[in-house]
Amino acid sequence: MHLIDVDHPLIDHKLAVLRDRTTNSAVFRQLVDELVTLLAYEATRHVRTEPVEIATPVAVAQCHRIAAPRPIVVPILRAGLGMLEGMTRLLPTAEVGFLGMKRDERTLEVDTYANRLPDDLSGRQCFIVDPMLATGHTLTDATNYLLDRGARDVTALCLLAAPEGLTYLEEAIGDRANVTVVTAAVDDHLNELGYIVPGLGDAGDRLYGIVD
Ligand SMILES: O=P(O)(O)OC[C@H]1O[C@H](OP(=O)(O)OP(=O)(O)O)[C@H](O)[C@@H]1O
Ligand SMILES: O=c1cc[nH]c(=O)[nH]1
Ligand SMILES: [Mg+2]
Repeated sequence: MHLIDVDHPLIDHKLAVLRDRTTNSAVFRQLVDELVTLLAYEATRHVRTEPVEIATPVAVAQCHRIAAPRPIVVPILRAGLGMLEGMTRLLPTAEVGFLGMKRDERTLEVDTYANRLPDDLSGRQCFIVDPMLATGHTLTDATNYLLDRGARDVTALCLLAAPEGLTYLEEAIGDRANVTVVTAAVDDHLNELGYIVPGLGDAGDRLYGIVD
């Protein structure tokens, strides 16, 4: 597993406002959207391209464009939806698949309640978007889901990651695939409830309001 902890003063600033408990949902959503754009710039650095000749008004230019098969972006519902638009703005030709996953807040195990993904992901570059990597159970299950469908190149974009979750993911995936985590920050630890410390609280609740 490869970890990219993106270091940029704009990310630091936006993350500071995002973490603030007094930041309301509207501002929170806006900041998530802006942060994913900054992370996506790093996360797509190795997106596959192919050469193409483009006729400019002056001459023919040797250019590159994103190669087929097109990448796929997979938001993990619910909170990952807050990162989808920022990601597809940078990768407008990407396909979008969906995974609905909810962790049981008592056992911290994951329930997958929805999936809408192509059956065959071989040869596809996959970009999972989910703001929080806490115990790592959700991201590990999501990654396994894609690997089971033939994907071998998976990049996860997270706003915050916990060291415990990164270790769990690395041990669970091993060398079965090329998995990269791109994050805005690696926080200190998980508390006894499985929340990232200092974190930002429950990302889904802060984006969309509290749903039981
Ligand atoms: O690393 P883990 O310990 O598995 O936790 C991380 C997961 O928790 C949050 O989702 P949640 O289960 O709260 O669902 P939600 O997006 O509907 O709020 C978050 O968006 C991740 O998907
Ligand atoms: O801190 C955490 C951990 C899991 N999910 C969240 O939304 N926040
Ligand atoms: Mg939640």
